[in-house]
Amino acid sequence: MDIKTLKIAVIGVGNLGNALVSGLIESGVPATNIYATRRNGDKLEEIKKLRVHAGTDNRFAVKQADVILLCVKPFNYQVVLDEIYDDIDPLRQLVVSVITGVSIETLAAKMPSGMAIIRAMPNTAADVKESLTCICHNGVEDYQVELTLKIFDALGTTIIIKEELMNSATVLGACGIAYVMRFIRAMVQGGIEIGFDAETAGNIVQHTVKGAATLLLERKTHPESEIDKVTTPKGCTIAGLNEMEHNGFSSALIKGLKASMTQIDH
Ligand SMILES: NC(=O)C1=CN([C@@H]2O[C@H](COP(=O)(O)OP(=O)(O)OC[C@H]3O[C@@H](n4cnc5c(N)ncnc54)[C@H](O)[C@@H]3O)[C@@H](O)[C@H]2O)C=CC1
Ligand SMILES: O=C(O)[C@@H]1CCC=N1
Repeated sequence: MDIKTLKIAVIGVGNLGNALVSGLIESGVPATNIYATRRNGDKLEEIKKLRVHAGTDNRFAVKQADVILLCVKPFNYQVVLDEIYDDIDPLRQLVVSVITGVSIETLAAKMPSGMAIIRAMPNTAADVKESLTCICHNGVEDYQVELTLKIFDALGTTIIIKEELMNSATVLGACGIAYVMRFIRAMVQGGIEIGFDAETAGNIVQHTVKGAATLLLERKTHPESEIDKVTTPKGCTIAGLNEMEHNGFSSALIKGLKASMTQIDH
């Protein structure tokens, strides 16, 4: 099935839902095929600019849809699933949940028997079609997996993982956007201290980060081998890197990832 003919309900168009919707439209999904909801109708102005069907009526949105994307916070999903229970149809619909930390089994217990449920963990780079999305499924039809892959391939890159790794995928891939942003922000602050205005520093850092990631993606090399190419003996790069490590750079990142994991797993 072509995703351009799919009717998609996006339940909970907040930060991530908005990014998914705008990425889908950028990928050629007609805005009129998207039914977006959020709880507060006053905050629908931004999404309405994309010309999707936008409202607060989850039941209406779900009834129109082939695929239901659940994009609410973990503490809101129960209310939503209770509300749409009578409107979801296991015979013709697929539910895709991006909700952090809520298992397929837990979701299934709140839905009609036989409902096909897939979990996806994208990130906000879906907005610019550069999301890395981890997907897991259990006992759904192949065509439903293919369809989900098509949706998220349109928003970047997808990989299929085991459900037991979904929380780890959340930390590394979804929270990861925030960690990288903080890294970029810190680089810019350093760049200003060594002489650049903020805009120029930002430009240099953004392209440097993109270049570093592209090197690894295209050359399939190890980060340390790329570092070796930059570190002149007795040079400035190794002096800076070692000073960062003395201050706990890698350790701080690893500890941060583990703290994020603990927060999901608790
Ligand atoms: N923001 C991110 O980078 C990522 C978020 N996620 C997950 O995606 C989900 C959404 O996250 P965000 O977009 O950041 O949250 P958000 O708070 O920005 O968006 C959630 C939206 O759900 C709406 N909502 C709440 N109750 C509702 C109801 N009863 N009916 C309809 N809409 C309702 C809210 O109005 C809000 O617009 C969460 O489960 C989060 O863990 C997953 C990956 C990345
Ligand atoms: O911080 C959070 O709870 C969500 C999960 C992934 C990104 N943001």
